[in-house]
Amino acid sequence: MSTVLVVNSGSSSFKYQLIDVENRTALASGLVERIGEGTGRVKHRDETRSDGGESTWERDVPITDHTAGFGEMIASFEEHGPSLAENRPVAVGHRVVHGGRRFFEPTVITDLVKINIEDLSDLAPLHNPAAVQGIDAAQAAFPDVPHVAVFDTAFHRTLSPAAYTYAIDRDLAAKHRIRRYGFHGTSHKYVSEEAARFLGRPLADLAQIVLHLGNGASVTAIDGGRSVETSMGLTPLEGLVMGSRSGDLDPAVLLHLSRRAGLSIDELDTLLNKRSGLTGLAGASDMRDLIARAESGDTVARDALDVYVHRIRHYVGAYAAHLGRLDVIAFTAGVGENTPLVRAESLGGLDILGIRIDPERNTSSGRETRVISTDDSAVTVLVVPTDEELEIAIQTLSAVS
Ligand SMILES: Nc1ncnc2c1ncn2[C@@H]1O[C@H](COP(=O)(O)OP(=O)(O)O)[C@@H](O)[C@H]1O
Ligand SMILES: CC(=O)OP(=O)(O)O
Ligand SMILES: [Mg+2]
Repeated sequence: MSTVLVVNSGSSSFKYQLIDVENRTALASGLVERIGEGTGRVKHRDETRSDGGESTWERDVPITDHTAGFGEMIASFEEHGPSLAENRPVAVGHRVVHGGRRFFEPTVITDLVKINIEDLSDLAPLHNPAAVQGIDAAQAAFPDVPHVAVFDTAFHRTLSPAAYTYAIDRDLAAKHRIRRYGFHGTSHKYVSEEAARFLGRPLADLAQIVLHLGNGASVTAIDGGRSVETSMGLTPLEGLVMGSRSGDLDPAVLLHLSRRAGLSIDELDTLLNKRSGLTGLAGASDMRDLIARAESGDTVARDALDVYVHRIRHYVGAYAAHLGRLDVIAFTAGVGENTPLVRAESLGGLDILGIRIDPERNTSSGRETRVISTDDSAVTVLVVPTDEELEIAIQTLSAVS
């Protein structure tokens, strides 16, 4: 059995999954959060139990850093199973958000690779430093197996210069590596392949738009399995309205805020990354809260939703034009998979593009891939649950075997 441990590190948390790659199943999953805060929390789930017994555990313990967090994860395996000795991972796969111009392939992590990932931190300040912390801690906990980095940017290597170039001074851009890179690639790749598999059609034949709507959100136009346009840019800040990130805005807004409101660079960074998006508009980043508020008549929440879906429609129209034809639109990630209202409002009234949502199908829920368009819709609209961890595990194994 080829078992891979997958780690997705955030600044104060990490998620993990132990995956049996041959059978494409998770053996265990969990989350270590609030690292470095007063009380941390560990959630662990044994996915192998079929006896109906208890399979999920949670406990609160102080967790000083990622290394301590890995200790807690291993303790959870020892206490609750499945056994790491019996299901020894042959490799550890790490999600790394920014691979810059250097990393496109799943890459075995050496000291030099780690330095390069760290060096890209200014381009993904919320993500890359956390990945390095997670890698250090995981290498200490699993010193005898290879560790592999799988990059969010990798899938977007196929963008054309026309798509990835910003219209600024060429020399300055080249010197500072300024171009559009694109993110969430592991998810966009997985979902577009799953859509083709579900429809029983060759990936090479399909023109798709994948909407990854999670905390971070991005949309990608995929032609025959290749990313040809994507909404995130140099950093994961451009594009759609997100939980706490602004997405697109006129760059002059920053100049104006600097000159008129006296905001520093760091203040602007915090504003755009942490205090914008749904948080900035309505004081909450969680889509469930926002929808509950909108449904109970809160106009601030309702207006924020309007901005959110307006931006999605904008990209769907633009990407249909880039592709020149459109077979599939796939919704994925926390919001995309679970929010009929966002799906209906994003794609409602788009007969002009051959898109017709079936209201009944759109309300269905579950972890299965499903169709939510009508039978006479020219474009098939799908909900496809993403599985970044499985995709990372597959790519990790490919890098070490
Ligand atoms: N059942 C649900 N209904 C509506 N929204 C949901 C549901 N589950 C998750 N979400 C939303 O998904 C978002 C988080 O998406 P997720 O893909 O888990 O994010 P990430 O992996 O980027 O942290 C949150 O806005 C959350 O409210
Ligand atoms: C790249 C990115 O935005 O990732 P996440 O959605 O996990 O924040
Ligand atoms: Mg995510």
